[in-house]
Amino acid sequence: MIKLLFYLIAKRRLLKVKIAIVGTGYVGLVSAVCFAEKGSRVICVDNNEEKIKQLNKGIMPIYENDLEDMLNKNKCSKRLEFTTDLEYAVQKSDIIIIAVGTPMLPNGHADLSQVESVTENIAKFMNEYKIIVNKSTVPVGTQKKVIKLIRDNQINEYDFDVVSNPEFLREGTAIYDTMHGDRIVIGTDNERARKIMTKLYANFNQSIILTSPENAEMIKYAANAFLATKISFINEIANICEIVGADVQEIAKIIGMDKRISPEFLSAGIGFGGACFPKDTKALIKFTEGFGYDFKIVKSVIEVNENQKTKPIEKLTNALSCVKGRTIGILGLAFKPNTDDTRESPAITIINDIQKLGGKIKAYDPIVKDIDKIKFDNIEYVDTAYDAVKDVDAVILVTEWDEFKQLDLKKVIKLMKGNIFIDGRNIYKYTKMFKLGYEYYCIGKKDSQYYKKSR
Ligand SMILES: NC(=O)c1ccc[n+]([C@@H]2O[C@H](COP(=O)([O-])OP(=O)(O)OC[C@H]3O[C@@H](n4cnc5c(N)ncnc54)[C@H](O)[C@@H]3O)[C@@H](O)[C@H]2O)c1
Ligand SMILES: O=c1ccn([C@@H]2O[C@H](COP(=O)(O)OP(=O)(O)O[C@H]3O[C@H](CO)[C@@H](O)[C@H](O)[C@H]3O)[C@@H](O)[C@H]2O)c(=O)[nH]1
Repeated sequence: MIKLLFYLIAKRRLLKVKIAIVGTGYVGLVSAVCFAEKGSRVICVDNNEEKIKQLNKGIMPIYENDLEDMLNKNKCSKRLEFTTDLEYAVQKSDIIIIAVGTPMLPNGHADLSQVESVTENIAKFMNEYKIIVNKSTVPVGTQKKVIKLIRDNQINEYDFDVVSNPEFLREGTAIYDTMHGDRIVIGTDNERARKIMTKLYANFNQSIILTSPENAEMIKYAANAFLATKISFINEIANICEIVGADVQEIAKIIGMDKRISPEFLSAGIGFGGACFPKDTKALIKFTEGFGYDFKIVKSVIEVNENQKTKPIEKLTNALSCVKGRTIGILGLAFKPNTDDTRESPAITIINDIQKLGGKIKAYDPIVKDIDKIKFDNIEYVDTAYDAVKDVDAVILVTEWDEFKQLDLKKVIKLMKGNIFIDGRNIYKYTKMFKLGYEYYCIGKKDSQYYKKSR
């Protein structure tokens, strides 16, 4: 009974911690909704007025399963608030979480200007002790820079702490990842901040790892670089499999049975894309170069990935000999299924290369309605997968959406003008496709190319 009473008092105190989240991108929105779901009151701030207007109307600017419903549920219970007014958010909150973008600069470094500008303003608006939490992915040493920036920009000298709290969610499974993550990393050397942060995350029921700010910042880059390395490694194995007639899916499955390797992140394909791996691997190289360190493995990971994105075009030009004047159907534009994000999607490289070769594009994605209006003005976007394959000379499958796994492949080949099908994600089987009359190409497995050569 007494235990329960203590628990309820602790929970009440915890729910009283008011949070502001600056930046309503993927990370900001998912974190906000999950904190609200766990009972906290969250004020979300963005300097993009249009986004805030939409969010206030209950419209989610990104596609992520369940996110819009959870947003509206928590908005109704007044746990979520959206504003462009940073001063109001800072002054009403105990913890301010920075979740703005850290995109790649043309020279490969992480662009910290959004983090810096937000920090300067938070400093100006402080009215009492605050904890500033950095969730954006930043190079080691940024926590110290943030401390200095706050000191330099404070109008009155209020006490504060800066915590590094990297985010590990994946797009497409972001809510699940936040609610059931493998670990929550809290980087701080300060006891007061450590206690408050531990309380903040107490009811997420996950392992809370307390470490130094430098470790926390490095953990994020090391995790992403390691996962990217696994993907490039299996893609190289796939390339060798194509030469020797082995099957990369079988190999990945069996090496993954070794717990030290694990089956995760061993799906060969057309390279990694997205908002994180491409920029974070480059930022890690650039950041370590600053210390005179040559990060050879990660450099190769990027090189292998760039090469992998060209595989579908290599297969297309081998099969078609001339792409000029031909129409290619593209299935999938998002960098992975269950998201509308096209940042660094392999689809961009593929479409670009086809257009350079004089080919025409018909494209369909279940969620993305256009990829980049400015760069690609000559794409016919269609409403169904069947429209995308109608009268085309070849099809390239870019994103492994479930919808594509359920396509009527007999109907597809009947609708097509040609019979070339390039499966960039290995979702079909050669034997079935061959029987249906396709010239079928995939990644790291025996396909039409292998049988043509061995004939
Ligand atoms: N996207 C992911 O899956 C993911 C996962 C883990 C970590 N991260 C990291 O988290 C950070 C955020 O990523 P994201 O994809 O959510 O970013 P994003 O670029 O999609 O969104 C950033 C948001 O910050 C807002 N913003 C920029 N400057 C601002 C300012 N001065 N005041 C208020 N708002 C401002 C922008 O308008 C935008 O809405 C990045 O560092 C990223 O590397 C991203
Ligand atoms: O076996 C695999 C797994 C992934 N991918 C590709 O790798 C990219 C990234 O996929 P994934 O990691 O699932 O998505 P992200 O949302 O980019 O998530 C990564 O990047 C986030 C931002 O830093 C981190 O928080 C996550 O932990 C990390 O997985 C995509 O293009 C996938 O198609 C493969 O090619 N093969």
